[in-house]
Amino acid sequence: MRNPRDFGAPLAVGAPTPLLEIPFPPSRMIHFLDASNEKMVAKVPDIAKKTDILLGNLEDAVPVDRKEAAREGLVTVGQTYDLGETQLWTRVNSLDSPWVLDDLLRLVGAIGNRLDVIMVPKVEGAWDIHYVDRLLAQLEARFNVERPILVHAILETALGVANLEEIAAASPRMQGMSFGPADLAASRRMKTTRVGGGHPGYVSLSDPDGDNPRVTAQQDLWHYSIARMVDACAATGILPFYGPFGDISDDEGCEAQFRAAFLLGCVGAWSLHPKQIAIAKKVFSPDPDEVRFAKRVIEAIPDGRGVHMLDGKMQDDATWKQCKVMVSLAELLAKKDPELAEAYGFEPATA
Ligand SMILES: CC(C)(COP(=O)(O)OP(=O)(O)OC[C@H]1O[C@@H](n2cnc3c(N)ncnc32)[C@H](O)[C@@H]1OP(=O)(O)O)[C@@H](O)C(=O)NCCC(=O)NCCSC(=O)C[C@](C)(O)C(=O)O
Ligand SMILES: [Mg+2]
Repeated sequence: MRNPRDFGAPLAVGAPTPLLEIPFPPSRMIHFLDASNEKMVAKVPDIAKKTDILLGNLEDAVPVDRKEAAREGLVTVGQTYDLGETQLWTRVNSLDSPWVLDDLLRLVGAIGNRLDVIMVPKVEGAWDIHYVDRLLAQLEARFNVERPILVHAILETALGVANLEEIAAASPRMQGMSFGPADLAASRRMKTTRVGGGHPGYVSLSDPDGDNPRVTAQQDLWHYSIARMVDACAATGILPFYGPFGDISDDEGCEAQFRAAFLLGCVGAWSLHPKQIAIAKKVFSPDPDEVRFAKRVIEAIPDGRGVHMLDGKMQDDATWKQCKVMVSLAELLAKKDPELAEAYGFEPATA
């Protein structure tokens, strides 16, 4: 076990000091693109205005013969585009692949001061994070990176889910986690060929009732794993994200999956296609009616103590904290988005 007093010390001489508090800028959607695809890169200036996070994907979905082009395309995006306040992330290849070492060397060397977060796929245990942690510290020192590049783990194997608490606590560099339903389904031998979402076969069935038809209700295949991820992240002060929804044609299904994750505590989800950015924005920005109600509770209980009634509902110290979660998120998003500020009823000065 590492000495907890060393947690705030750099892992290499000359590397920047680790952050002990993880930054939480607007993070409703991580928009994926393959920077070897010229059509996608051409959309970067427009997409950067709409998404909270732009991610250059180097791993799965990028063909083997375009791995280097995707890496170099991301370097060009990082060096030439002004993304404003939009964060720039990458997903590097998996740690057992022939590409990951060059991914890290090239990206930290070329755009280390532009990259906010490196997403590491198929993380299975704390050992994977320790490897990346030390290597990044060495590279940061070599290439004069001024602030630590944070690390985001994707949970997409049964072992990764089994070890998720240790992964979350493995390093001060840990920024958050995402959920990878496709690889995870394969790793667990789940019998679904979908990328996230429900399955018509995973249902509960009402009891026999004479000749009346029995009612079924589809259940959420992913509830257990997402809830565990949310707990591990909240317990260590890092951020949980739902991952991808692969049926690009099913906007309603995407919205329902994102909303289940939002309600459970996730801060955002992935967007694979430009149209999923708007879905994530809608879902991961709290509902204006809920925000207005939460503001009323906070105004009614200025010190956050004791018991009160509002619209027939009991309010106390704990509900006050629930309302603070809602209003704090709304305030954060309203600073970026004047339309949301207006919908939430914040003064323009806050926006
Ligand atoms: C799904 C696809 C093939 C449909 O692509 P399409 O070309 O068929 O779609 P379209 O509707 O015809 O596209 C319209 C326009 O938008 C562009 N476009 C389309 N997508 C994007 C994008 N993301 N960013 C920027 N531009 C995009 C596209 O190039 C086109 O441009 P045009 O009008 O100039 O012709 C395409 O959207 C795509 O490749 N998306 C990214 C896929 C990806 O990154 N997959 C990996 C993440 S999921 C994963 O890895 C799993 C996980 C976690 O590991 C695990 O569960 O295990
Ligand atoms: Mg995967």
